[in-house]
Amino acid sequence: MKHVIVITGATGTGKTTVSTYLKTKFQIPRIITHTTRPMRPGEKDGVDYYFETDASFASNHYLESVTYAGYQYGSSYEGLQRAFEKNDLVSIVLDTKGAETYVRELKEQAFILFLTVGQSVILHERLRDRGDQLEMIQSRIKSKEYSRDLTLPADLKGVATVIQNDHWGNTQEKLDTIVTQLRASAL
Ligand SMILES: Nc1nc2c(ncn2[C@@H]2O[C@H](COP(=O)(O)OP(=O)(O)O)[C@@H](O)[C@H]2O)c(=O)[nH]1
Ligand SMILES: Nc1ncnc2c1ncn2[C@@H]1O[C@H](COP(=O)(O)OP(=O)(O)O)[C@@H](O)[C@H]1O
Repeated sequence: MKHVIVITGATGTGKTTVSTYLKTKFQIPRIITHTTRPMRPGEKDGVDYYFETDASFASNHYLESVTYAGYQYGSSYEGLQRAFEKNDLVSIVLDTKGAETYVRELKEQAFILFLTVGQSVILHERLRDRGDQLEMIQSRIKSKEYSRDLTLPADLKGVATVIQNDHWGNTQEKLDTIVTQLRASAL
C-alpha cells in the first residue's frame, strides 16, 4: 500500500528538517503545498511552497486548506496523485487540522508523525536561530493555531506516532525505524 507520511506539530518543532532528512536519506519526496505567506530568505517558489497571491490561491482546487497565523495554506489531490505515481512513500508537512483531514480522507494510507519538544520556549530560540523576522515570530507565537499545535489533538491520539524532537540523533534513529517498517508494509 502507498503511504503519505504527514509531518505535523507546532512551528519550529522540526517538520521541515524531518521532511528534508526523509528526502536526502531515503529519497522520499515531499509534496509541495500552496501558501499566501511571504517567502522567507532562502526559500524558493516551487521548491519550499507554491507561493500564491490571495487571488491565485482562491483559483486552485484543494483537498484541504486552512488559515494559519493569518495566511492561507492548501494541498491538492493532484499533488498527492502525481507523487504517488512515481513513489510508494511520500511526505507532506501540514498543521494538525490538515493532518486530521488526511486521516479522514486517506484512512490508513496516512501515517501521522506528530513532532513536539520538551519545553516550548526552545521553539522561540529555534525560530530566531532559523533567521525568522522578530515580528513574524511574535505574530506566529501569538496565533491560536500555534498554541493549538503544541498539543496532540484528541482526534489524533492513538493514531499519530509522536516524536519528541529535542535531540536530532534520537529523532533520526526513530525516523529510520519508521521508514523501514513502512517500506516493509508496502511489500
Ligand atoms: N493544513 C495545511 N497546513 C499546511 C499546508 N502547508 C503548510 N502547512 C502548515 O502551515 C503551518 C505554517 O507553515 P510555515 O509558514 O511554513 O511555518 P513553519 O511551520 O514555521 O515552517 C505549518 O504548521 C505547516 O505545517 C497545507 O497545505 N495544509
Ligand atoms: N532536534 C533539533 N535540535 C536542534 N535544532 C533543531 C532540531 N530539529 C530542527 N532544528 C532546527 O530548528 C529550526 C526549526 O526547524 P524547522 O524544521 O524549520 O521547523 P518547522 O518546519 O516545524 O517550523 C531549524 O533551524 C532547524 O535546523
